[in-house]
Amino acid sequence: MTPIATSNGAARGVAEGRPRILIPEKVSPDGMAMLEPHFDVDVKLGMTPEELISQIPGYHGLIVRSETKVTEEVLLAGKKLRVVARAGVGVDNINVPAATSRGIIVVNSPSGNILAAAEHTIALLLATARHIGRADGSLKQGGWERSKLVGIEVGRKILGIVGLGKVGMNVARMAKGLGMQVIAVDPYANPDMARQAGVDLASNLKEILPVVDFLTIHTPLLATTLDLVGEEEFKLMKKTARVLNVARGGVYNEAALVKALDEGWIAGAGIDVFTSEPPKPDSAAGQITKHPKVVATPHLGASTVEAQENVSIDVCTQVLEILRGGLPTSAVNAPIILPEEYRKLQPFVQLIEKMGRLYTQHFVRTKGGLVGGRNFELIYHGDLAGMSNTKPLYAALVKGLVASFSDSHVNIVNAALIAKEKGIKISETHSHQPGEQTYANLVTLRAAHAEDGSGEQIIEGYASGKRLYISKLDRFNATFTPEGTMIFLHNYDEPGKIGGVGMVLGSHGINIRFMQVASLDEDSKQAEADAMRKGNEALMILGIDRLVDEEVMEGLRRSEGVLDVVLVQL
Ligand SMILES: NC(=O)c1ccc[n+]([C@@H]2O[C@H](COP(=O)([O-])OP(=O)(O)OC[C@H]3O[C@@H](n4cnc5c(N)ncnc54)[C@H](O)[C@@H]3O)[C@@H](O)[C@H]2O)c1
Ligand SMILES: O=C(O)[C@H](O)COP(=O)(O)O
Repeated sequence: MTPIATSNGAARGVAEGRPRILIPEKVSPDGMAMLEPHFDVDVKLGMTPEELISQIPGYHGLIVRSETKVTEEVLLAGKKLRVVARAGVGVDNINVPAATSRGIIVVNSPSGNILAAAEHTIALLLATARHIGRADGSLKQGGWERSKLVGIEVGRKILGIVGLGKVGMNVARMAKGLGMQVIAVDPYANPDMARQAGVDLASNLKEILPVVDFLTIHTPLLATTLDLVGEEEFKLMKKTARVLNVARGGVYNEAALVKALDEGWIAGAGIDVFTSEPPKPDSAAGQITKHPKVVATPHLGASTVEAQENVSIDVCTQVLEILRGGLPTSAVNAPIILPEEYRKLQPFVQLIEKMGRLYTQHFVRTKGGLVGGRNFELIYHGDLAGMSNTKPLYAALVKGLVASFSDSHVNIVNAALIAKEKGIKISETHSHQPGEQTYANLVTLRAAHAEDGSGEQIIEGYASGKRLYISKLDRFNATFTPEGTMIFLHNYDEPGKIGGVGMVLGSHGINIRFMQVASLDEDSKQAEADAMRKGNEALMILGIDRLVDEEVMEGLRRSEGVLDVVLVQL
Protein backbone atom coordinates (compact mmCIF):
# COMPACT_ATOMS: atom_id res chain seq x y z
CA MET A 1 0.00 0.00 0.00
CA THR A 2 1.33 3.45 -0.81
CA PRO A 3 2.34 5.08 2.46
CA ILE A 4 0.10 8.06 2.89
CA ALA A 5 1.17 10.14 5.82
CA THR A 6 4.96 10.41 6.11
CA SER A 7 6.89 11.89 8.98
CA ASN A 8 8.37 14.36 6.50
CA GLY A 9 4.89 15.12 5.19
CA ALA A 10 6.12 18.55 4.17
CA ALA A 11 7.93 16.97 1.23
CA ARG A 12 4.55 15.79 0.03
CA GLY A 13 3.06 19.19 0.75
CA VAL A 14 1.83 21.52 -1.93
CA ALA A 15 4.52 23.12 -4.10
CA GLU A 16 2.62 25.78 -6.06
CA GLY A 17 0.66 28.89 -4.75
CA ARG A 18 -2.13 28.83 -2.22
CA PRO A 19 -3.68 25.37 -2.00
CA ARG A 20 -7.32 25.20 -3.06
CA ILE A 21 -10.14 23.48 -1.13
CA LEU A 22 -13.46 22.48 -2.72
CA ILE A 23 -16.60 22.14 -0.56
CA PRO A 24 -19.59 20.78 -2.58
CA GLU A 25 -21.95 20.39 0.42
CA LYS A 26 -23.25 22.54 3.28
CA VAL A 27 -20.50 22.58 5.89
CA SER A 28 -20.60 24.86 8.91
CA PRO A 29 -18.59 28.10 8.34
CA ASP A 30 -16.77 27.77 11.67
CA GLY A 31 -14.25 25.33 10.27
CA MET A 32 -13.96 27.15 6.97
CA ALA A 33 -12.94 30.30 8.85
CA MET A 34 -9.82 28.37 9.92
CA LEU A 35 -8.93 27.53 6.32
CA GLU A 36 -9.57 30.84 4.56
CA PRO A 37 -6.41 32.65 5.80
CA HIS A 38 -4.26 29.88 4.28
CA PHE A 39 -6.16 28.41 1.33
CA ASP A 40 -8.53 29.41 -1.47
CA VAL A 41 -11.84 27.88 -0.32
CA ASP A 42 -14.63 27.39 -2.91
CA VAL A 43 -18.14 26.37 -1.80
CA LYS A 44 -19.98 24.98 -4.87
CA LEU A 45 -23.30 23.36 -3.86
CA GLY A 46 -25.56 21.19 -5.99
CA MET A 47 -22.93 20.03 -8.50
CA THR A 48 -23.68 16.96 -10.61
CA PRO A 49 -21.13 14.10 -10.53
CA GLU A 50 -19.92 15.25 -13.95
CA GLU A 51 -19.47 18.82 -12.75
CA LEU A 52 -17.51 17.60 -9.72
CA ILE A 53 -15.18 15.59 -11.98
CA SER A 54 -14.62 18.64 -14.18
CA GLN A 55 -13.95 20.91 -11.17
CA ILE A 56 -11.76 18.66 -8.97
CA PRO A 57 -8.47 18.75 -11.00
CA GLY A 58 -7.60 22.18 -9.59
CA TYR A 59 -8.05 21.30 -5.92
CA HIS A 60 -5.74 19.96 -3.17
CA GLY A 61 -8.50 19.27 -0.63
CA LEU A 62 -12.15 18.13 -0.81
CA ILE A 63 -14.55 18.41 2.15
CA VAL A 64 -17.85 16.46 1.93
CA ARG A 65 -20.76 15.14 3.99
CA SER A 66 -22.82 12.05 3.02
CA GLU A 67 -24.40 13.23 -0.24
CA THR A 68 -21.28 13.66 -2.40
CA LYS A 69 -20.15 10.39 -3.99
CA VAL A 70 -16.34 10.53 -4.02
CA THR A 71 -15.89 7.84 -6.66
CA GLU A 72 -12.73 6.46 -8.24
CA GLU A 73 -13.45 8.69 -11.25
CA VAL A 74 -13.44 11.77 -9.01
CA LEU A 75 -10.20 10.66 -7.32
CA LEU A 76 -8.49 9.89 -10.65
CA ALA A 77 -9.45 13.37 -11.91
CA GLY A 78 -8.12 14.94 -8.69
CA LYS A 79 -4.50 15.09 -9.85
CA LYS A 80 -3.55 17.51 -7.06
CA LEU A 81 -5.74 16.01 -4.29
CA ARG A 82 -3.92 15.39 -1.00
CA VAL A 83 -6.89 15.00 1.36
CA VAL A 84 -10.59 14.10 1.32
CA ALA A 85 -12.30 15.14 4.56
CA ARG A 86 -15.67 13.71 5.69
CA ALA A 87 -17.47 16.16 7.99
CA GLY A 88 -19.19 13.31 9.83
CA VAL A 89 -18.78 9.62 10.78
CA GLY A 90 -19.70 7.40 7.85
CA VAL A 91 -17.37 7.24 4.85
CA ASP A 92 -19.50 4.82 2.80
CA ASN A 93 -19.81 7.57 0.14
CA ILE A 94 -16.03 7.66 -0.39
CA ASN A 95 -14.03 5.09 -2.36
CA VAL A 96 -11.38 4.79 0.37
CA PRO A 97 -9.28 2.05 -1.32
CA ALA A 98 -9.05 4.17 -4.48
CA ALA A 99 -7.99 7.17 -2.39
CA THR A 100 -5.37 5.07 -0.58
CA SER A 101 -3.91 3.70 -3.82
CA ARG A 102 -3.49 7.30 -5.05
CA GLY A 103 -1.83 8.43 -1.80
CA ILE A 104 -4.81 10.59 -0.86
CA ILE A 105 -5.49 10.61 2.88
CA VAL A 106 -9.12 10.35 4.03
CA VAL A 107 -10.15 11.80 7.41
CA ASN A 108 -13.47 11.94 9.26
CA SER A 109 -14.98 13.22 12.51
CA PRO A 110 -15.81 10.06 14.50
CA SER A 111 -17.45 11.79 17.45
CA GLY A 112 -18.58 15.26 16.36
CA ASN A 113 -22.25 14.43 15.70
CA ILE A 114 -22.88 11.53 18.09
CA LEU A 115 -25.10 13.44 20.54
CA ALA A 116 -27.11 14.90 17.67
CA ALA A 117 -27.79 11.41 16.30
CA ALA A 118 -28.76 10.12 19.73
CA GLU A 119 -31.16 13.02 20.33
CA HIS A 120 -32.69 12.53 16.88
CA THR A 121 -33.27 8.89 17.77
CA ILE A 122 -35.15 9.92 20.92
CA ALA A 123 -37.10 12.50 18.90
CA LEU A 124 -38.24 9.76 16.49
CA LEU A 125 -38.98 7.41 19.41
CA LEU A 126 -41.37 9.96 20.94
CA ALA A 127 -42.77 10.97 17.55
CA THR A 128 -43.72 7.35 16.76
CA ALA A 129 -45.12 6.89 20.28
CA ARG A 130 -47.44 9.91 19.90
CA HIS A 131 -48.15 9.91 16.12
CA ILE A 132 -46.56 13.37 15.79
CA GLY A 133 -46.11 13.06 12.03
CA ARG A 134 -49.74 12.16 11.29
CA ALA A 135 -51.05 14.70 13.82
CA ASP A 136 -49.10 17.54 12.24
CA GLY A 137 -50.02 16.44 8.72
CA SER A 138 -53.75 16.15 9.47
CA LEU A 139 -53.88 19.57 11.15
CA LYS A 140 -52.14 21.13 8.17
CA GLN A 141 -54.84 19.53 6.01
CA GLY A 142 -57.50 21.17 8.21
CA GLY A 143 -58.27 18.01 10.20
CA TRP A 144 -58.78 17.55 13.96
CA GLU A 145 -58.31 13.80 14.48
CA ARG A 146 -57.81 13.49 18.21
CA SER A 147 -59.55 10.12 18.68
CA LYS A 148 -57.49 8.47 15.92
CA LEU A 149 -54.15 9.62 17.34
CA VAL A 150 -54.08 8.11 20.82
CA GLY A 151 -50.46 7.24 21.55
CA ILE A 152 -48.49 5.35 24.22
CA GLU A 153 -46.20 6.46 27.03
CA VAL A 154 -42.55 5.45 26.83
CA GLY A 155 -41.87 5.41 30.60
CA ARG A 156 -41.49 1.84 31.91
CA LYS A 157 -41.56 0.53 28.34
CA ILE A 158 -38.66 -1.59 26.99
CA LEU A 159 -36.20 -0.15 24.47
CA GLY A 160 -34.06 -2.66 22.58
CA ILE A 161 -30.74 -1.30 21.23
CA VAL A 162 -28.67 -3.18 18.65
CA GLY A 163 -25.19 -1.70 18.70
CA LEU A 164 -24.10 -0.20 22.01
CA GLY A 165 -21.38 2.04 20.56
CA LYS A 166 -20.99 5.81 20.69
CA VAL A 167 -24.53 6.63 19.48
CA GLY A 168 -26.21 3.56 21.01
CA MET A 169 -24.79 4.20 24.49
CA ASN A 170 -25.98 7.83 24.41
CA VAL A 171 -29.44 6.69 23.32
CA ALA A 172 -29.46 4.24 26.23
CA ARG A 173 -28.65 6.95 28.76
CA MET A 174 -31.34 9.27 27.34
CA ALA A 175 -33.92 6.47 27.37
CA LYS A 176 -33.08 5.65 30.99
CA GLY A 177 -33.74 9.33 31.71
CA LEU A 178 -37.23 8.82 30.26
CA GLY A 179 -37.81 5.96 32.69
CA MET A 180 -37.39 3.23 30.08
CA GLN A 181 -35.92 -0.21 30.61
CA VAL A 182 -33.06 -0.78 28.14
CA ILE A 183 -31.75 -4.10 26.82
CA ALA A 184 -28.96 -4.20 24.25
CA VAL A 185 -27.44 -6.68 21.82
CA ASP A 186 -23.78 -6.09 21.03
CA PRO A 187 -21.40 -9.05 21.23
CA TYR A 188 -18.50 -6.65 21.41
CA ALA A 189 -19.80 -4.24 24.02
CA ASN A 190 -18.04 -3.57 27.29
CA PRO A 191 -20.15 -5.27 30.02
CA ASP A 192 -18.88 -2.90 32.70
CA MET A 193 -19.96 0.19 30.73
CA ALA A 194 -23.34 -1.40 30.01
CA ARG A 195 -23.87 -2.27 33.68
CA GLN A 196 -22.88 1.23 34.81
CA ALA A 197 -25.43 2.68 32.36
CA GLY A 198 -28.17 0.37 33.67
CA VAL A 199 -28.33 -1.51 30.37
CA ASP A 200 -28.98 -5.28 30.32
CA LEU A 201 -26.95 -7.12 27.69
CA ALA A 202 -28.78 -9.89 25.80
CA SER A 203 -26.91 -12.56 23.87
CA ASN A 204 -28.74 -12.28 20.57
CA LEU A 205 -31.33 -10.31 18.60
CA LYS A 206 -34.07 -12.95 18.60
CA GLU A 207 -34.00 -13.01 22.39
CA ILE A 208 -35.14 -9.40 22.65
CA LEU A 209 -37.47 -9.02 19.66
CA PRO A 210 -40.59 -10.54 21.36
CA VAL A 211 -40.24 -8.29 24.44
CA VAL A 212 -39.23 -4.83 23.21
CA ASP A 213 -41.71 -1.99 22.79
CA PHE A 214 -39.18 -0.01 20.73
CA LEU A 215 -36.19 -1.28 18.71
CA THR A 216 -33.35 0.95 17.52
CA ILE A 217 -30.25 -0.11 15.57
CA HIS A 218 -26.95 1.79 15.87
CA THR A 219 -24.45 -0.36 14.00
CA PRO A 220 -22.43 0.51 10.92
CA LEU A 221 -23.75 -0.95 7.67
CA LEU A 222 -21.49 -4.01 7.25
CA ALA A 223 -21.92 -7.37 5.53
CA THR A 224 -22.91 -8.69 8.96
CA THR A 225 -25.51 -5.98 9.62
CA LEU A 226 -27.13 -5.64 6.18
CA ASP A 227 -30.78 -6.80 6.48
CA LEU A 228 -30.21 -7.58 10.15
CA VAL A 229 -33.97 -7.31 10.61
CA GLY A 230 -36.14 -8.92 7.94
CA GLU A 231 -39.61 -10.50 7.73
CA GLU A 232 -38.72 -13.35 10.12
CA GLU A 233 -37.54 -10.91 12.76
CA PHE A 234 -40.46 -8.48 12.35
CA LYS A 235 -42.91 -11.39 12.89
CA LEU A 236 -41.31 -12.06 16.29
CA MET A 237 -42.04 -8.52 17.52
CA LYS A 238 -45.05 -7.21 19.45
CA LYS A 239 -47.79 -5.82 17.20
CA THR A 240 -47.53 -2.63 19.28
CA ALA A 241 -43.76 -2.30 18.75
CA ARG A 242 -42.09 0.58 16.91
CA VAL A 243 -38.70 0.45 15.13
CA LEU A 244 -36.19 3.27 14.63
CA ASN A 245 -33.27 3.78 12.24
CA VAL A 246 -30.86 6.69 12.57
CA ALA A 247 -27.84 4.55 11.58
CA ARG A 248 -27.75 3.46 7.92
CA GLY A 249 -30.40 2.46 5.45
CA GLY A 250 -30.30 -1.31 4.94
CA VAL A 251 -29.95 -2.59 8.52
CA TYR A 252 -33.70 -3.16 8.30
CA ASN A 253 -34.71 -4.83 5.04
CA GLU A 254 -36.81 -2.04 3.56
CA ALA A 255 -39.26 -4.24 1.66
CA ALA A 256 -39.79 -6.31 4.82
CA LEU A 257 -40.41 -3.13 6.83
CA VAL A 258 -43.13 -2.01 4.40
CA LYS A 259 -44.74 -5.48 4.65
CA ALA A 260 -44.49 -5.52 8.46
CA LEU A 261 -46.28 -2.16 8.64
CA ASP A 262 -48.92 -3.20 6.06
CA GLU A 263 -49.56 -6.56 7.78
CA GLY A 264 -49.63 -5.05 11.27
CA TRP A 265 -46.71 -7.13 12.53
CA ILE A 266 -45.46 -3.89 14.11
CA ALA A 267 -47.21 -0.59 14.85
CA GLY A 268 -44.88 2.04 13.45
CA ALA A 269 -41.41 3.23 12.45
CA GLY A 270 -39.21 6.29 12.75
CA ILE A 271 -36.75 6.33 9.85
CA ASP A 272 -33.99 8.87 9.10
CA VAL A 273 -31.78 6.91 6.69
CA PHE A 274 -32.44 4.95 3.52
CA THR A 275 -30.60 2.59 1.18
CA SER A 276 -30.75 5.30 -1.51
CA GLU A 277 -30.90 8.96 -0.61
CA PRO A 278 -33.04 10.70 -1.64
CA PRO A 279 -35.26 7.56 -1.97
CA LYS A 280 -36.57 6.74 -5.44
CA PRO A 281 -40.39 7.19 -5.34
CA ASP A 282 -41.23 3.65 -6.50
CA SER A 283 -38.63 1.92 -4.28
CA ALA A 284 -39.31 0.32 -0.90
CA ALA A 285 -37.49 3.29 0.62
CA GLY A 286 -39.87 5.60 -1.22
CA GLN A 287 -42.86 3.63 0.13
CA ILE A 288 -41.49 3.96 3.66
CA THR A 289 -41.34 7.76 3.43
CA LYS A 290 -45.01 7.85 2.36
CA HIS A 291 -46.32 5.20 4.78
CA PRO A 292 -48.97 6.50 7.27
CA LYS A 293 -47.37 4.53 10.11
CA VAL A 294 -43.93 6.07 9.51
CA VAL A 295 -42.36 9.28 10.81
CA ALA A 296 -39.60 9.94 8.26
CA THR A 297 -36.83 12.54 8.17
CA PRO A 298 -34.27 13.22 5.37
CA HIS A 299 -31.05 12.02 7.05
CA LEU A 300 -31.19 14.72 9.73
CA GLY A 301 -29.45 12.76 12.51
CA ALA A 302 -26.42 15.04 12.42
CA SER A 303 -28.19 18.20 11.30
CA THR A 304 -27.88 20.44 14.32
CA VAL A 305 -25.98 23.71 14.59
CA GLU A 306 -23.75 22.27 17.29
CA ALA A 307 -22.95 18.97 15.52
CA GLN A 308 -22.11 20.73 12.28
CA GLU A 309 -19.83 23.16 14.11
CA ASN A 310 -18.10 20.20 15.80
CA VAL A 311 -17.49 18.17 12.65
CA SER A 312 -16.52 21.21 10.59
CA ILE A 313 -13.90 22.37 13.08
CA ASP A 314 -12.66 18.79 13.53
CA VAL A 315 -12.07 18.03 9.85
CA CYS A 316 -10.88 21.51 8.88
CA THR A 317 -8.25 21.32 11.63
CA GLN A 318 -7.08 18.05 10.09
CA VAL A 319 -7.07 19.46 6.53
CA LEU A 320 -4.94 22.37 7.72
CA GLU A 321 -2.54 19.97 9.44
CA ILE A 322 -2.23 17.65 6.44
CA LEU A 323 -1.66 20.37 3.86
CA ARG A 324 1.05 21.72 6.14
CA GLY A 325 2.71 18.29 6.07
CA GLY A 326 1.50 17.06 9.47
CA LEU A 327 -0.44 13.96 10.59
CA PRO A 328 -4.24 14.01 11.20
CA THR A 329 -6.01 12.75 14.35
CA SER A 330 -8.76 10.74 12.62
CA ALA A 331 -7.26 9.29 9.48
CA VAL A 332 -9.43 6.63 7.87
CA ASN A 333 -6.64 5.17 5.72
CA ALA A 334 -3.35 6.19 7.33
CA PRO A 335 -0.98 3.20 7.54
CA ILE A 336 -0.45 1.53 10.91
CA ILE A 337 3.29 2.11 10.53
CA LEU A 338 5.42 4.73 8.83
CA PRO A 339 7.63 3.81 5.85
CA GLU A 340 10.90 3.52 7.75
CA GLU A 341 9.45 0.80 10.01
CA TYR A 342 7.60 -0.85 7.18
CA ARG A 343 10.06 -3.56 6.16
CA LYS A 344 10.77 -5.08 9.55
CA LEU A 345 7.43 -4.80 11.31
CA GLN A 346 4.94 -5.19 8.47
CA PRO A 347 4.72 -9.03 8.64
CA PHE A 348 3.95 -8.83 12.37
CA VAL A 349 1.48 -5.99 11.91
CA GLN A 350 -0.37 -8.22 9.42
CA LEU A 351 -0.03 -11.30 11.68
CA ILE A 352 -1.35 -9.59 14.80
CA GLU A 353 -4.23 -7.96 12.91
CA LYS A 354 -5.19 -11.45 11.67
CA MET A 355 -4.94 -12.81 15.23
CA GLY A 356 -7.33 -10.07 16.39
CA ARG A 357 -9.80 -10.87 13.60
CA LEU A 358 -9.52 -14.59 14.36
CA TYR A 359 -10.17 -13.96 18.06
CA THR A 360 -13.27 -11.84 17.44
CA GLN A 361 -14.79 -14.25 14.91
CA HIS A 362 -13.76 -17.56 16.51
CA PHE A 363 -14.01 -17.08 20.26
CA VAL A 364 -16.96 -14.65 20.25
CA ARG A 365 -18.85 -17.33 18.32
CA THR A 366 -17.69 -20.45 20.14
CA LYS A 367 -17.06 -19.28 23.68
CA GLY A 368 -19.36 -16.25 23.88
CA GLY A 369 -16.14 -14.41 24.44
CA LEU A 370 -16.52 -10.66 24.53
CA VAL A 371 -14.12 -8.06 23.26
CA GLY A 372 -15.15 -5.10 25.39
CA GLY A 373 -14.20 -5.58 29.03
CA ARG A 374 -11.61 -8.32 28.44
CA ASN A 375 -7.93 -8.16 29.27
CA PHE A 376 -5.72 -8.93 26.28
CA GLU A 377 -2.00 -9.67 26.61
CA LEU A 378 0.37 -9.54 23.65
CA ILE A 379 3.54 -11.55 24.41
CA TYR A 380 6.52 -10.99 22.09
CA HIS A 381 9.14 -13.78 21.88
CA GLY A 382 12.47 -14.11 20.05
CA ASP A 383 13.76 -11.03 18.19
CA LEU A 384 10.38 -9.27 18.68
CA ALA A 385 11.00 -9.31 22.44
CA GLY A 386 13.86 -6.89 21.87
CA MET A 387 11.78 -4.38 19.84
CA SER A 388 11.43 -1.03 21.60
CA ASN A 389 8.72 0.47 19.38
CA THR A 390 5.77 -1.94 19.39
CA LYS A 391 3.04 0.75 19.01
CA PRO A 392 2.28 -0.50 15.46
CA LEU A 393 1.71 -4.02 16.89
CA TYR A 394 -0.63 -2.67 19.57
CA ALA A 395 -2.53 -0.72 16.89
CA ALA A 396 -2.69 -3.82 14.67
CA LEU A 397 -4.37 -5.82 17.46
CA VAL A 398 -6.96 -3.07 18.08
CA LYS A 399 -7.62 -2.91 14.33
CA GLY A 400 -8.05 -6.70 14.09
CA LEU A 401 -10.31 -6.90 17.15
CA VAL A 402 -12.73 -4.18 15.98
CA ALA A 403 -12.61 -4.86 12.21
CA SER A 404 -15.44 -7.41 12.32
CA PHE A 405 -17.93 -5.18 14.07
CA SER A 406 -17.14 -1.54 13.62
CA ASP A 407 -16.27 0.85 10.82
CA SER A 408 -13.86 2.69 13.12
CA HIS A 409 -10.67 3.24 11.17
CA VAL A 410 -7.77 2.30 13.44
CA ASN A 411 -4.29 3.71 12.94
CA ILE A 412 -1.28 4.39 15.06
CA VAL A 413 -2.64 7.81 16.04
CA ASN A 414 -6.08 6.75 17.34
CA ALA A 415 -5.59 3.08 18.36
CA ALA A 416 -5.39 3.73 22.11
CA LEU A 417 -8.46 6.02 22.00
CA ILE A 418 -10.55 3.45 20.10
CA ALA A 419 -9.44 0.67 22.47
CA LYS A 420 -10.51 2.79 25.46
CA GLU A 421 -13.82 3.62 23.75
CA LYS A 422 -14.53 -0.10 23.23
CA GLY A 423 -13.34 -1.07 26.72
CA ILE A 424 -10.49 -3.15 25.28
CA LYS A 425 -7.50 -3.48 27.65
CA ILE A 426 -4.18 -4.59 26.11
CA SER A 427 -0.90 -5.23 27.94
CA GLU A 428 2.38 -6.01 26.15
CA THR A 429 5.01 -8.42 27.49
CA HIS A 430 8.54 -8.85 26.10
CA SER A 431 9.40 -12.49 26.91
CA HIS A 432 13.13 -13.03 27.31
CA GLN A 433 12.93 -16.64 28.58
CA PRO A 434 16.54 -17.99 28.35
CA GLY A 435 16.76 -20.95 25.93
CA GLU A 436 13.04 -20.58 25.26
CA GLN A 437 12.07 -23.33 22.81
CA THR A 438 9.88 -21.40 20.43
CA TYR A 439 9.51 -20.32 16.84
CA ALA A 440 11.67 -17.29 16.07
CA ASN A 441 9.51 -14.17 16.49
CA LEU A 442 6.54 -15.94 18.03
CA VAL A 443 3.60 -13.80 19.21
CA THR A 444 1.15 -15.01 21.86
CA LEU A 445 -2.28 -13.42 22.33
CA ARG A 446 -3.98 -14.23 25.62
CA ALA A 447 -7.52 -13.04 26.50
CA ALA A 448 -9.22 -13.40 29.87
CA HIS A 449 -12.13 -11.94 31.82
CA ALA A 450 -11.07 -8.55 33.14
CA GLU A 451 -12.51 -9.16 36.59
CA ASP A 452 -11.09 -12.52 37.60
CA GLY A 453 -8.81 -13.57 34.73
CA SER A 454 -10.93 -16.66 34.09
CA GLY A 455 -11.95 -18.07 30.70
CA GLU A 456 -8.51 -17.67 29.19
CA GLN A 457 -8.25 -18.03 25.41
CA ILE A 458 -4.96 -18.25 23.52
CA ILE A 459 -3.83 -17.73 19.95
CA GLU A 460 -0.16 -18.05 18.93
CA GLY A 461 1.45 -17.20 15.62
CA TYR A 462 4.71 -16.41 13.91
CA ALA A 463 6.06 -14.93 10.70
CA SER A 464 8.62 -16.61 8.49
CA GLY A 465 9.72 -14.01 5.95
CA LYS A 466 6.45 -12.72 4.52
CA ARG A 467 4.58 -15.97 5.34
CA LEU A 468 2.28 -15.81 8.36
CA TYR A 469 1.32 -18.82 10.48
CA ILE A 470 -1.00 -19.55 13.40
CA SER A 471 0.63 -22.24 15.56
CA LYS A 472 -1.90 -22.54 18.39
CA LEU A 473 -5.64 -21.88 18.61
CA ASP A 474 -7.24 -22.31 22.01
CA ARG A 475 -6.19 -25.75 23.33
CA PHE A 476 -5.13 -27.06 19.92
CA ASN A 477 -1.71 -27.18 18.30
CA ALA A 478 -2.06 -26.33 14.61
CA THR A 479 -0.02 -24.70 11.88
CA PHE A 480 -1.98 -22.88 9.20
CA THR A 481 -1.85 -19.64 7.28
CA PRO A 482 -4.65 -17.31 8.46
CA GLU A 483 -6.14 -16.11 5.20
CA GLY A 484 -9.33 -16.20 3.16
CA THR A 485 -12.50 -18.05 4.19
CA MET A 486 -12.01 -20.77 6.78
CA ILE A 487 -14.13 -23.26 8.73
CA PHE A 488 -13.13 -24.43 12.22
CA LEU A 489 -14.90 -27.67 13.17
CA HIS A 490 -14.54 -28.79 16.79
CA ASN A 491 -15.28 -32.52 17.11
CA TYR A 492 -14.54 -35.81 18.81
CA ASP A 493 -11.54 -37.37 17.08
CA GLU A 494 -13.26 -40.41 15.53
CA PRO A 495 -12.80 -42.31 12.23
CA GLY A 496 -14.79 -41.10 9.21
CA LYS A 497 -15.10 -37.50 10.40
CA ILE A 498 -13.07 -36.08 7.52
CA GLY A 499 -15.13 -37.99 4.96
CA GLY A 500 -18.38 -36.76 6.47
CA VAL A 501 -17.31 -33.13 6.31
CA GLY A 502 -16.05 -33.55 2.76
CA MET A 503 -19.43 -35.02 1.75
CA VAL A 504 -21.42 -32.08 3.18
CA LEU A 505 -19.19 -29.46 1.54
CA GLY A 506 -18.88 -31.39 -1.72
CA SER A 507 -22.66 -31.76 -1.98
CA HIS A 508 -22.90 -27.95 -1.94
CA GLY A 509 -20.15 -27.54 -4.55
CA ILE A 510 -17.69 -26.06 -2.08
CA ASN A 511 -14.01 -26.61 -2.89
CA ILE A 512 -11.63 -27.33 0.01
CA ARG A 513 -8.35 -25.40 -0.43
CA PHE A 514 -6.66 -27.19 2.46
CA MET A 515 -7.57 -29.22 5.52
CA GLN A 516 -5.76 -29.98 8.75
CA VAL A 517 -6.70 -31.85 11.93
CA ALA A 518 -5.23 -30.15 14.99
CA SER A 519 -4.77 -32.15 18.18
CA LEU A 520 -5.07 -31.10 21.80
CA ASP A 521 -1.93 -29.71 23.39
CA GLU A 522 -0.19 -31.92 26.01
CA ASP A 523 -1.76 -30.20 29.03
CA SER A 524 -5.25 -30.63 27.64
CA LYS A 525 -4.59 -34.24 26.66
CA GLN A 526 -3.57 -34.97 30.23
CA ALA A 527 -6.67 -33.20 31.53
CA GLU A 528 -8.82 -35.33 29.19
CA ALA A 529 -7.09 -38.50 30.43
CA ASP A 530 -7.49 -37.45 34.09
CA ALA A 531 -11.17 -36.74 33.49
CA MET A 532 -11.45 -40.20 31.89
CA ARG A 533 -13.37 -38.55 29.10
CA LYS A 534 -14.14 -40.66 26.06
CA GLY A 535 -12.20 -39.97 22.86
CA ASN A 536 -9.91 -37.04 22.40
CA GLU A 537 -11.28 -33.80 21.02
CA ALA A 538 -9.85 -32.50 17.77
CA LEU A 539 -10.10 -29.34 15.71
CA MET A 540 -10.57 -29.67 11.97
CA ILE A 541 -9.34 -26.58 10.09
CA LEU A 542 -10.46 -26.10 6.50
CA GLY A 543 -9.67 -23.43 3.96
CA ILE A 544 -12.56 -23.13 1.48
CA ASP A 545 -13.00 -21.23 -1.76
CA ARG A 546 -15.97 -19.10 -0.81
CA LEU A 547 -18.45 -18.09 1.89
CA VAL A 548 -21.02 -20.75 2.79
CA ASP A 549 -24.63 -20.16 3.87
CA GLU A 550 -26.33 -21.15 7.12
CA GLU A 551 -27.74 -24.33 5.54
CA VAL A 552 -24.23 -25.70 4.97
CA MET A 553 -23.12 -24.70 8.46
CA GLU A 554 -26.16 -26.43 9.96
CA GLY A 555 -25.38 -29.51 7.88
CA LEU A 556 -21.90 -29.61 9.36
CA ARG A 557 -23.18 -29.00 12.90
CA ARG A 558 -25.62 -31.90 12.57
CA SER A 559 -22.79 -34.33 11.63
CA GLU A 560 -22.17 -37.02 14.27
CA GLY A 561 -19.67 -36.05 16.96
CA VAL A 562 -19.40 -32.41 15.92
CA LEU A 563 -19.29 -30.07 18.92
CA ASP A 564 -19.24 -26.71 17.12
CA VAL A 565 -18.57 -25.17 13.70
CA VAL A 566 -17.38 -21.61 13.05
CA LEU A 567 -17.01 -19.74 9.74
CA VAL A 568 -14.25 -17.12 9.71
CA GLN A 569 -13.17 -14.56 7.14
CA LEU A 570 -9.58 -13.32 7.51
N1 LIG B 1 -28.21 9.45 10.79
C1 LIG B 1 -27.14 10.18 11.03
O1 LIG B 1 -27.05 11.36 10.68
C2 LIG B 1 -25.97 9.55 11.76
C3 LIG B 1 -25.18 10.32 12.61
C4 LIG B 1 -24.09 9.69 13.26
C5 LIG B 1 -23.83 8.35 13.06
N2 LIG B 1 -24.62 7.65 12.20
C6 LIG B 1 -24.38 6.22 11.97
O2 LIG B 1 -24.70 5.50 13.16
C7 LIG B 1 -23.97 4.27 13.18
C8 LIG B 1 -23.34 4.05 14.54
O3 LIG B 1 -22.37 5.06 14.74
P1 LIG B 1 -21.42 4.97 16.02
O4 LIG B 1 -20.49 6.13 15.95
O5 LIG B 1 -22.23 4.72 17.26
O6 LIG B 1 -20.59 3.61 15.69
P2 LIG B 1 -19.69 2.77 16.71
O7 LIG B 1 -18.68 2.04 15.89
O8 LIG B 1 -19.26 3.62 17.86
O9 LIG B 1 -20.75 1.70 17.32
C9 LIG B 1 -21.24 0.66 16.55
C10 LIG B 1 -21.55 -0.49 17.51
O10 LIG B 1 -22.22 -1.53 16.79
C11 LIG B 1 -21.77 -2.77 17.31
N3 LIG B 1 -22.04 -3.83 16.33
C12 LIG B 1 -21.43 -4.05 15.16
N4 LIG B 1 -21.98 -5.13 14.54
C13 LIG B 1 -22.98 -5.57 15.35
C14 LIG B 1 -23.92 -6.63 15.28
N5 LIG B 1 -23.96 -7.45 14.23
N6 LIG B 1 -24.81 -6.78 16.30
C15 LIG B 1 -24.77 -5.94 17.36
N7 LIG B 1 -23.91 -4.92 17.50
C16 LIG B 1 -23.02 -4.74 16.50
C17 LIG B 1 -20.28 -2.55 17.56
O11 LIG B 1 -19.79 -3.50 18.49
C18 LIG B 1 -20.29 -1.13 18.12
O12 LIG B 1 -20.38 -1.15 19.54
C19 LIG B 1 -22.93 4.39 12.04
O13 LIG B 1 -23.41 3.72 10.90
C20 LIG B 1 -22.93 5.87 11.72
O14 LIG B 1 -22.55 6.13 10.39
C21 LIG B 1 -25.68 8.20 11.56
O1 LIG C 1 -22.34 9.31 9.15
C1 LIG C 1 -22.67 10.43 9.60
O2 LIG C 1 -21.91 11.22 10.17
C2 LIG C 1 -24.08 10.84 9.48
O3 LIG C 1 -24.79 9.96 8.69
C3 LIG C 1 -24.26 12.31 9.07
O4 LIG C 1 -24.23 12.45 7.69
P1 LIG C 1 -24.35 13.98 7.11
O5 LIG C 1 -23.02 14.64 7.39
O6 LIG C 1 -24.65 13.86 5.67
O7 LIG C 1 -25.45 14.63 7.91
